[in-house]
Amino acid sequence: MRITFIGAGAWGTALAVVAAQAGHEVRLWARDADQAATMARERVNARYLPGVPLPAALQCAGGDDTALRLWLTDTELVVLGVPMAALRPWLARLAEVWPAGGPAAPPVVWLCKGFERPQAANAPGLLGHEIAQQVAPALAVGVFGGPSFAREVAQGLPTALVAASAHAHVRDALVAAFHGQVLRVYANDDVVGVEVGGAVKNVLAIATGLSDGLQLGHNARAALITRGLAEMTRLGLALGARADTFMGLTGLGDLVLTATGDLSRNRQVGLRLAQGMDLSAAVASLGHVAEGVYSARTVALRAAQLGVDVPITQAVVAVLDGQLDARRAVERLMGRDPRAE
Ligand SMILES: NC(=O)c1ccc[n+]([C@@H]2O[C@H](COP(=O)([O-])OP(=O)(O)OC[C@H]3O[C@@H](n4cnc5c(N)ncnc54)[C@H](O)[C@@H]3O)[C@@H](O)[C@H]2O)c1
Ligand SMILES: O=P(O)(O)OC[C@H](O)CO
Repeated sequence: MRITFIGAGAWGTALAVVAAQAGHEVRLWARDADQAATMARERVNARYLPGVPLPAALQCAGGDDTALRLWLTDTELVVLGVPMAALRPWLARLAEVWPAGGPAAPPVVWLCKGFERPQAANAPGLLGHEIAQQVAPALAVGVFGGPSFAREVAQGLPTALVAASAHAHVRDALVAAFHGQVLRVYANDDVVGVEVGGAVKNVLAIATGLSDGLQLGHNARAALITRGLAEMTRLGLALGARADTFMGLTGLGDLVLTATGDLSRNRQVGLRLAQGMDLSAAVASLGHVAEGVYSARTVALRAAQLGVDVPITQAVVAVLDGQLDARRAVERLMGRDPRAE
């Protein structure tokens, strides 16, 4: 298959490496010209995925879009490896490349996990599929989710992922591109559930990072994960997801990974805030995007609009906004009125 990756961060690069190793014709486009040139020359993405050799067959380009425009003419799959904040402009751009009624478009999928920050004061922040409905309704789109640290995937460690789309041929394309010795790819048509899981687990990972950073113990961590799963599921059901999706890889699976694994950037934000670092320093010190920081307010807002109770998310928002310190936030959570599980 010919696969074009747009966005050469840790995750896009890791998946591009796996796809190239599997024998696909893979192209990786970085927005930064210097980064692309260095990758092409030194055969490593030193900025975002150091220590992982890029297979000789993996093509790299970037900066201007000359190579990208050429690649898009015959690609069989487009993978957007950009952060949530860049999904809307890229989908809009791809909708111009393949307008309704024009030449057949390949499947377009994204890797980002989050809610978009609201576009206007009263507009709700959207999930990826909601953005696609607005700006690229004619494209056949999907999302590739599940518990997956880029570094482990790039090292060839076993990982299970989920290809989610309303379109069977998009799910099939993801399976054809990535299912193999390193990755096991499951298909799911519950795009809402997959996207809610991916977005909310990032916020909950900040919460467990805060708790672990304060050394509140394993009991507290288990309580946060379990009550967080309930919170994620309530919001997902209100948005139209299926309950069983939250028991799967993109729900419980990704929540457990991100909340407990120190490779998680979102968990690291919580750990660093608990150590007294301020938010901007914590985010800057990562060198990578931590989507939970940007999604937390939107999760709380959309939950409020739907009448869904999300106390852990609200506590995270209060800490991120500097209204509460981490310890007070935990006290507030513990001090809530008793209720049935
Ligand atoms: N890293 C992981 O293990 C992992 C795993 C699963 C999902 N994700 C999700 O994938 C998304 C990307 O994560 P990442 O780890 O690759 O991030 P990263 O911080 O490592 O890299 C982000 C990349 O996006 C590029 N970028 C930013 N804006 C862009 C734009 N407008 N156009 C083109 N490129 C742009 C940056 O230059 C950078 O190369 C996030 O939503 C993340 O939650 C990450
Ligand atoms: O490092 P994080 O916290 O962005 O998490 C990465 C992946 O989403 C884990 O599945």
